[in-house]
Amino acid sequence: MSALATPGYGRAFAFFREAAGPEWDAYTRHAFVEQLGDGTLPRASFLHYMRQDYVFLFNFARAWALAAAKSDTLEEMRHAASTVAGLAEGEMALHVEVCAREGIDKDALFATKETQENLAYTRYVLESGYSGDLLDLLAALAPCVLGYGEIGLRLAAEGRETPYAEWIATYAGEPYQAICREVGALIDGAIERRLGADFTAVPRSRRLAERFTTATRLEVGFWDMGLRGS
Ligand SMILES: Cc1ncc(CN)c(N)n1
Repeated sequence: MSALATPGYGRAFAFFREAAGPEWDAYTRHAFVEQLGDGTLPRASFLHYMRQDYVFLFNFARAWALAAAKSDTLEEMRHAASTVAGLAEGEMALHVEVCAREGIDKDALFATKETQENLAYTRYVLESGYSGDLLDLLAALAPCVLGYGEIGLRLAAEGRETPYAEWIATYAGEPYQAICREVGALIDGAIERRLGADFTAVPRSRRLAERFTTATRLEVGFWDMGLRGS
């Protein structure tokens, strides 16, 4: 596999990604992603997805705020809190801008009724944090942040003509890639601090990888929902 296909987001990500096996490709090479890349995705599907994703990101920012509360060190807390800011100021701004151009204002975006796929995913992540520790929560959070980083890099490198270039540029761009590297470093630090440098040999790592894979599967469901449209 090429270096581009496995971006450098850290040791734990590489371990979880490998453990997810074909589920990872089902997520990062989903038909929705391919249609974003080649420009064939129907606009209605894209807008349906963007509206759902705005609400998703609001709940997801909540989960990162929970990660700050579950942190054991100031460094972990700072990383988690800066990810909340990155989501609220960076990623969600894309959704507001794209939807505003289509006549969907912020209030309408925020009032979007969540689909079951959206509910299932965000509540799974939040529950991972409520019932588990920081590692459980980070394992559930990781596919979202890092998967989109990987997708953005690949689609940007393919450089195909598409009306979704702005979406691709957001996830391939340096601000989002910097968040990915920070999150990768946060997960590596958190897991090594609690399970040791040889964490892949510790049985708990397997359970964390299962959590990562479950969240990966929920990402697939989210794309399916987007493709289905409203
Ligand atoms: C469903 C989903 N997963 C991941 C991302 C990227 N943070 C997102 N915006 N939406």
